[in-house]
Amino acid sequence: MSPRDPARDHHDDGPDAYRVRPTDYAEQHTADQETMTHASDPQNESQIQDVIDRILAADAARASSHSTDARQPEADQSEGLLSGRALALSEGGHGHTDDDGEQYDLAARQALRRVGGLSTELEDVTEVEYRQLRLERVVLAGIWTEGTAEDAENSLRELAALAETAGSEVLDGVIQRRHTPDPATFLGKGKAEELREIVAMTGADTVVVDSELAPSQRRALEDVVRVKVIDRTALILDIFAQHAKSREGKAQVELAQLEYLLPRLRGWGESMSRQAGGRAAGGEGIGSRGPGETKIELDRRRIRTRMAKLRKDIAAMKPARETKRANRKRNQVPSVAIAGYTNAGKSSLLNRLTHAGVLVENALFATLDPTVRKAVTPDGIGYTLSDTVGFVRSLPTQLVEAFRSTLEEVADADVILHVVDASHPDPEGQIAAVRQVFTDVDARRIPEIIVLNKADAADPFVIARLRQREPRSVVVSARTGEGIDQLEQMISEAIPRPNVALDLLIPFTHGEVVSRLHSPEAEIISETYEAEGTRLRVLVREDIADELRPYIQGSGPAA
Ligand SMILES: Nc1nc2c(ncn2[C@@H]2O[C@H](COP(=O)(O)OP(=O)(O)OP(=O)(O)O)[C@@H](O)[C@H]2O)c(=O)[nH]1
Ligand SMILES: [Mg+2]
Repeated sequence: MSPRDPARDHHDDGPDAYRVRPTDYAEQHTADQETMTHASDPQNESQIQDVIDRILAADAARASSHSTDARQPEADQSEGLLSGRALALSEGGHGHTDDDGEQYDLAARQALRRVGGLSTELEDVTEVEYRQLRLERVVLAGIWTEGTAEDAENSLRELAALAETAGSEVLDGVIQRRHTPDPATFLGKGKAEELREIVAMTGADTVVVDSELAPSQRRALEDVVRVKVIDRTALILDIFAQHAKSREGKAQVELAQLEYLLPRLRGWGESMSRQAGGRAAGGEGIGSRGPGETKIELDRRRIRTRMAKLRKDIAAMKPARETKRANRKRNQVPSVAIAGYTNAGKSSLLNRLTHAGVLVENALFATLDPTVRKAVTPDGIGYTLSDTVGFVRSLPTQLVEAFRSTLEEVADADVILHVVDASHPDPEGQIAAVRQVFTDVDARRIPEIIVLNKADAADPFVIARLRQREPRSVVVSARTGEGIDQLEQMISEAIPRPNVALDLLIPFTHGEVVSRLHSPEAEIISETYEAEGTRLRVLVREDIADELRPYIQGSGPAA
């Protein structure tokens, strides 16, 4: 979690309670930067583990003590959706239908979802929907549909780290065991009501759900828990929005946010028209119908216009980066991309390999703008090394799309260093998630070196297991420097090498040519001084070979 942990209070108010002392976000943020502690540091891990343990213990306790209660988790689990829906129908619960709560006080609902902001400037749409997610007191909710209890815990733990990265305070969390999410309220009805109690008890103002919610699910769940509900996608988009620094990055994130928002706006529009129908007799609906729909149409059109503009802007910003990339290609400087799950240590590794001072932070998505640095192999061959945006499980598709141009950096590389945090509880899951993104951006065919990082903190047993699964791997610690030599050696073997052998005689008056060859662009095999000039046997790339034609004594392919 974060450095404010020491200040944290634990009150054991009951099995569900996990309280933290409210802290100032600004203070926390500076502290984050100063101390660079992390969600993965053992103390924080153990605190998150505490929460998880409590959640699971509470679940178990509830299960055994209320075994006749129809709302208990097993009922949802064994009878699945049907029982959930039937229950809802029999009780006539509003929150559990596919209707979206128009039955409730409209003003309250609008306040809850803050849709009021939609009527003003378009910028406000993103402001309202995303920027205000910060500094909130959240309760997490996830469902455990497949895999082990540990997978479910890891997922919730990651959600907690994401929420903290977004500046929220995590108060509690619940996991429900179900075959599939409830189509109406995501969690089963009983669990959703328990969640409302937890929300009330902890004084949370937001629930964050560990999946992507359908617009109707979000509304229905909001109606039950009575506070704002955010899904994992919105949370990740929010983090990206907070972290993007370059103009291009900002534009990409805004585009992704609008893409996410558009169908949700439509959902709201539908609810408005249904509402008007339902309340027409009361007179209330009639007045709200026309303006409501018109405003939505207007907002939708504005959003589309804005999206078109963003796409155009992004397209216009692309050439600069592409020119740079084209230059590197023309000069045939090999390119190595560092990719991997967020917080795996990619920036730390870049710093290790190039002595660059790239921001390393114990936060998810510390890096959003790709950095490209020059690096040299131990035997003096130059290559470029680029740091990239971290990946995350179920990276919102809107983001993959928006960041496609950035991720192309990866797709264009000669070699990918796939950095893995070997000290993470589920490194295999992270590897799979990252490879999914490689597939999405068409980078799967590029030679990949698995870099098992954080060897200083990882379990040797896990490392052995990973090494076995991933033969082309190397164990390193960006922190201690362990294994870096070996990694450099592997990079050196993996990158395309200069392959044209030349025998050159360079007049002493052309000293600049000699010095150019004494650079990472060429590999010098021998150098002697003769009466007419410097005699050099070198290996260079084709483009340079052309320029050196005047000095050639004899040439041929490398041995
Ligand atoms: N113990 C240990 N910690 C490491 C090592 N390498 C990096 N870290 C820590 O892991 C955290 C994340 O490191 P970064 O280099 O920012 O990770 P990243 O992959 O660039 O992260 P994002 O840019 O956020 O996706 C920091 O707190 C680092 O200090 C390592 O070898 N051992
Ligand atoms: Mg980074």
